[in-house]
Amino acid sequence: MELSGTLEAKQIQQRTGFTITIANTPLNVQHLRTTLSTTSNDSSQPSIRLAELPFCGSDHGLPPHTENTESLSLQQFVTFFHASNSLQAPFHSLVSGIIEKEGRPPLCIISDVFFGWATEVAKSLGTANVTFTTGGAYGTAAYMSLWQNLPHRATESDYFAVPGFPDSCRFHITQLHQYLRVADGTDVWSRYFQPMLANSLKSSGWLCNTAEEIEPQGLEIFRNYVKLPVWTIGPLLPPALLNHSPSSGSIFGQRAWKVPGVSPEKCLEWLDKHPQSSVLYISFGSQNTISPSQMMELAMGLEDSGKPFIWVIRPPVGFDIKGEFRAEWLPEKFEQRMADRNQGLIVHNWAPQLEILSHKSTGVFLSHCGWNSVMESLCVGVPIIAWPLAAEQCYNSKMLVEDMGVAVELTRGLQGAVVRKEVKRVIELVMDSKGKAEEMKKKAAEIGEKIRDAMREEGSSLKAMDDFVSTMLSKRQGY
Ligand SMILES: O=c1ccn([C@@H]2O[C@H](COP(=O)(O)OP(=O)(O)O[C@H]3O[C@H](CO)[C@@H](O)[C@H](O)[C@H]3O)[C@@H](O)[C@H]2O)c(=O)[nH]1
Repeated sequence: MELSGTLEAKQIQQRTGFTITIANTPLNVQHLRTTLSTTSNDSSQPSIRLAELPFCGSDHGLPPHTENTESLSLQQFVTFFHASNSLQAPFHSLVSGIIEKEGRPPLCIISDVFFGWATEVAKSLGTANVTFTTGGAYGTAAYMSLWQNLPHRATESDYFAVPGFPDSCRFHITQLHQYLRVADGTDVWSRYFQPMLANSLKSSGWLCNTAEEIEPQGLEIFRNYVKLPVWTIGPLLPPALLNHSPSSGSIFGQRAWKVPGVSPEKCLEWLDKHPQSSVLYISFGSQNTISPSQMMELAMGLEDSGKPFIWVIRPPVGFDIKGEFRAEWLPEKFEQRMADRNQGLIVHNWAPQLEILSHKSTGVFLSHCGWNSVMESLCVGVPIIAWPLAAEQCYNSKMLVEDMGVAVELTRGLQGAVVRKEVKRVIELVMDSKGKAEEMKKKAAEIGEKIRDAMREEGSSLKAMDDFVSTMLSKRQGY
């Protein structure tokens, strides 16, 4: 088997005993090696192998040593995506080498949706290819349909129908990323996304990082759209979080923490000083950030609300994403004032998110609605203030607000209006202990329960994993 992530590799390996090869570029392999050694039990590790695919970012106009989007601006993402197509040839050689050594093709190639070309490799080498989406069903379906059905001519006042979605479920132009609003099939973004998605639709099926119970409607739409078998094997969350219960306390100390400069203990001590469900946690994930003026209004609204918060701050748009933290992004002496009042803890760049979310003092998550953040938050019953920024985040947010009732949207994107008064109003609405807030918390806890049920032995997601494996085994007879 070939695939790109460690959690899914571990899941499959533990249930089947198969040998799994994870193919990635050299720096990512180095990182995966560390992750595997901290998450694997020793006996399973040798069955998960790592293989390097050569990649030289500077050959494609990217900064040297670029192998992921970590230090790239949004404008550079598309260059990186196009550059990733160059992995097709080395991947083909890698799989050919495995075939030569083993005397038969791998059972299956699992590839991220961003590597649509893996379908061609699989076909030419006589094996099956299954596409893996790290997102949820609803968000992935919307993302695919919107990129495949261009152009979008809606105006600011319009709600419009999206092919594959029921007519009652209309989208608004502000839910489209700025690149999607102007895409017409000839621009640099569509020239990457359209063939990539078309290829993924030629694979043998999809693995989706969600569970049947948590988004039944989204899955119905997704299945109708892709017209291929879909196995819901998620959400793939670390066991420490899946085993967490409110009475078992936060997962602080249960996993290795390797980000220099961040102290999980500091966050823990800070959270311990605050009452149950009183803290707002704010993070925009690993790739996104907001604009300087939005950052300023958010800070002022937070201060006005008087609510305790932990805010993971990354340099705003227009500043070096990996650059130094600068006090002038915030109101004068903001960080010091928040510390003196014990109101806010500001963490620069990266925080121990799972530990914070699972702490009893954390009440609400202000999130960009990346799928992992959404699943992590709901797994521990924490409702969400949504501020979607890019990718499929607006569609995740739409589902969280309209179908699940676990979120309130504050604004959308980098162009979205954010004023301090509105920030304060929404924070108070969601952090209040009654009415809407209470209802959202209850619904978030119910979804958390469903997530845990799905990922239990005999739960729907593990059954889906078994079904996927046996389907692949029976398919092998056909090759
Ligand atoms: O300070 C931080 C910030 C993030 N995280 C972790 O990083 C991950 C972030 O993942 P996610 O919430 O999915 O956000 P992105 O990194 O932005 O994810 C990309 O990939 C997701 C899955 O496909 C998509 O849903 C998003 O739109 C896309 O931006 C989560 O596991 C977080 O726990 C931390 O531990 N500490």
